[in-house]
Amino acid sequence: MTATQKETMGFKTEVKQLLHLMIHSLYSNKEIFLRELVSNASDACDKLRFEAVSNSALYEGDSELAVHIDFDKEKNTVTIQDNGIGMSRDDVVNHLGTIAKSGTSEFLGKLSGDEKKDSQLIGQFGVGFYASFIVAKDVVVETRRAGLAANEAVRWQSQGEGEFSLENIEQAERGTKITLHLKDDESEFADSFRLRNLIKKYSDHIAIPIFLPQEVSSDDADGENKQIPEAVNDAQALWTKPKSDISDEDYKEFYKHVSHDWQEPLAWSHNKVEGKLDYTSLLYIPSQAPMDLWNRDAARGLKLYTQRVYIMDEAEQFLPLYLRFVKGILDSNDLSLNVSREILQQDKNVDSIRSALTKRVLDMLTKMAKKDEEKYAKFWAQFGEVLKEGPAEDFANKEKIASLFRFASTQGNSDSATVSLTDYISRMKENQKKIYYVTGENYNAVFNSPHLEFFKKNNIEVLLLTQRVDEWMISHLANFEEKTFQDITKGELDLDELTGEEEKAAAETLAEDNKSLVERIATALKGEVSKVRVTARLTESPACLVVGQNDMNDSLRQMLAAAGQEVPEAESTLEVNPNHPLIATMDKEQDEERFNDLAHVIYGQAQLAQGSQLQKPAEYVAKLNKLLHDLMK
Ligand SMILES: Nc1ncnc2c1ncn2[C@@H]1O[C@H](COP(=O)(O)OP(=O)(O)OP(=O)(O)O)[C@@H](O)[C@H]1O
Repeated sequence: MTATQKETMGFKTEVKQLLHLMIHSLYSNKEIFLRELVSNASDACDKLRFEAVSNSALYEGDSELAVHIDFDKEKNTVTIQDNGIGMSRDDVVNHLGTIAKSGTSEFLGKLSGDEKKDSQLIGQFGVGFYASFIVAKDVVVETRRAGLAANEAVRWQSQGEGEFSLENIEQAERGTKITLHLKDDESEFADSFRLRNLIKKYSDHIAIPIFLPQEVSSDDADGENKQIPEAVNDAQALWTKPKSDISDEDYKEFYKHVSHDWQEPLAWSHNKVEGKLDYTSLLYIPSQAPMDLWNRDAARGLKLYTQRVYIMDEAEQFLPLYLRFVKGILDSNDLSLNVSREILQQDKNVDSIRSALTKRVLDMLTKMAKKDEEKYAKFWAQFGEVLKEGPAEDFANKEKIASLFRFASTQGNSDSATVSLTDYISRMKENQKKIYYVTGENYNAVFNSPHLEFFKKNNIEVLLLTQRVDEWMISHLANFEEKTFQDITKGELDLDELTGEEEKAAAETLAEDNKSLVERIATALKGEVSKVRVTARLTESPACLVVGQNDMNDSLRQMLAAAGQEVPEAESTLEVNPNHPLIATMDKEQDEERFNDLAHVIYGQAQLAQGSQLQKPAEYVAKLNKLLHDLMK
């Protein structure tokens, strides 16, 4: 087949699925097709300007970059034309027949079939060019990549139903022209007034002019009714304008353009820095986590400009990994126009900008947390877990990052994470020196942990940590405002700190009085626990397990074991509560075999109560049944 012949190709399966879904679920939002196409046209012009820095021949004598929108009421069409970089035949096949986004199949798997919910998800996913098919029954793309010959242009055409055709055409002008043959009931868009309003509404921030034909009345000039293209937007890069000239709506639309997110951002920060470094940044916090937030290879980073020339997307050097959710642009006057990713990695200015932007984001979040708790709670629910990577990655800012953390605690009555470390410290008891916490699989398991009994009784707040990253985060954080963290399932309770002299003395007496009982239990459980002692922790339960101060706690051990890792032995201590009737009467048991069974059952219960797997479940059941049977005799 020669290259000029028409060829028909099929969309990749996921495109078909997505197109079908999008057309149905985004129908109520159909006007956004124009924003998506103008956004692509503007990106194409940015890319051309960048490539032309090292090869000005690409301009082919035309460096006035612009988007032209036109319409034909009779034919019921709208066209969007740009003189940007254009596409080669391969580009067209690769970009307009597939979706090269990571996470597409996970995304499709998450769809519920409920249109309202799905449209939210699709909005997050960003469907760009394919949005054309919401209003068009037939879409024609004619394009020529800058630098290629006129006869290497391509026409792509599709009705959005699984196939597209492709043929080579002659096209003198470089760039891309998209013709939408509107569906019969979408003719409202082939209208000057409607299009003008849409451009003002969604694309005013675009930095190149967007032209639209304006009707000229018949008595004008040479007496004919003509249409003269007129720029509808003010065509100035948004971030170069004074803040006072930018409305919230402008900021929000610009966010959608740079982030490809369809939802509104939660917050933004726009700053011009002059002096040793000279740059402008506009950073956004999205309102929803992207699907690929946990994919380490997912695209992240800022859109980089130098002196207003677009350089690259996803410049990841300017923010740490734990702030990978931040979107936006950086326009630097210090970096050279032919800067590459490799150069960025070595540039000292980049490090300084990175520190400044990191601080900027942390300040933005701190301000949000102070001023608008509800908004901050939304942020925390979406991105809190990522922010918890901060203390390990960014030691210098660890205190500042930690002040942004929110946890559930015994003070609250729900699993919502609302307690900050500063709140916690403000509520600490007079002599309390440490920040107490417990970790576990979920809120219910930790909130009902027997280890909390002492703390609940004495009204000492304990943070309830249930995210996998918590244990690791605390190990890097180590302290906050000079208070160390203490896992309540580790080591002996520090009664000096937590209770008065009287209670401490009572605990010592209790331990002394039960010395022989403790020794009997220790003998019965020899080889199973390292130590047995009288507890200060429990008020209601008969027993609990405690690990050594420097050992891994049980939830971490379980997590590592589940991941197939080798878990080092921990010192495990069984703490018994002689005030519990079961323990109190146990010592009266003369039958050593029965005492032994009782000790094992109590040990098993302590494992179960903390959410652990029993080490010997069959033995536990047999012993318990034997005791129950004795009881029934
Ligand atoms: N007007 C255009 N000129 C040149 N290339 C274009 C044009 N429109 C689209 N493309 C190419 O097609 C690709 C796919 O476009 P599409 O709008 O589907 O996705 P996107 O812009 O990458 O992201 P999003 O879907 O979030 O908008 C673009 O990345 C670009 O390479």
